[in-house]
Amino acid sequence: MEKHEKTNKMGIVDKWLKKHSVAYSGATRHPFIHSIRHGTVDLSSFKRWLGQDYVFVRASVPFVASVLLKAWKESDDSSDVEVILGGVAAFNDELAWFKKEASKWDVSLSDVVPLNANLRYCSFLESLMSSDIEYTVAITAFWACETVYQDSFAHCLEDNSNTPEELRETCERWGNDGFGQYCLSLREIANRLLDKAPADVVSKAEVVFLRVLEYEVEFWNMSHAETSGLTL
Ligand SMILES: Cc1ncc(CO)c(N)n1
Repeated sequence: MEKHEKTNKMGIVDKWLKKHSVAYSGATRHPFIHSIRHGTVDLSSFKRWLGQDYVFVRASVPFVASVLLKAWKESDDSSDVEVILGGVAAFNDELAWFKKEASKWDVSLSDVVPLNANLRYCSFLESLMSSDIEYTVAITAFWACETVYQDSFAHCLEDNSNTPEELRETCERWGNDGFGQYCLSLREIANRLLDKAPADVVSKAEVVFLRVLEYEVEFWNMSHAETSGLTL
């Protein structure tokens, strides 16, 4: 009975997704994602996103490693470490994929200059690496970051979408079911920890969740940055 109640119970993160559904849709249904889904995407925007995201993914490796370290030190459930380790392990393949994809599109990754929105997001993640940041807060940020990509790209793969063939592989990278399952595992961890966390930590995690959504919107916005918009 208790178990049954537990599976039916709405987690804190699920409540936030409802409460902040406008902000969440802003991050997961951005015009850039719509343009991929409608097949109207401007390829220079796609290339700009690709180069910027390569820089971001590289910069997020130490952040994810810090979440792994927090899980190892603080978690009451050893399966957390395995879930996060899965995320760490995926980076190798992901970075190799970026290199392959960049050469397909003639994007020179060594010449990518990170734009300000990217730098700001990376330093936000760096601030969450501090040992003062609770594991609960850090895993919430990590869950949100991965979930925005999962939800956005899965949207481009839905039956009624018109995603160009040459962009499907990109969408599948984050929109595939395995990545979806991984995001659900992160969500369960976040819900379990938030359930036990003191109120101030829950509030901090909610703020961090909302900030991730804002940074994600700014990140997508970079895709349509013109040269004159380098300050974005
Ligand atoms: C900006 C951004 N957010 C989330 C992800 C998912 O890892 C990514 N690759 N890039």
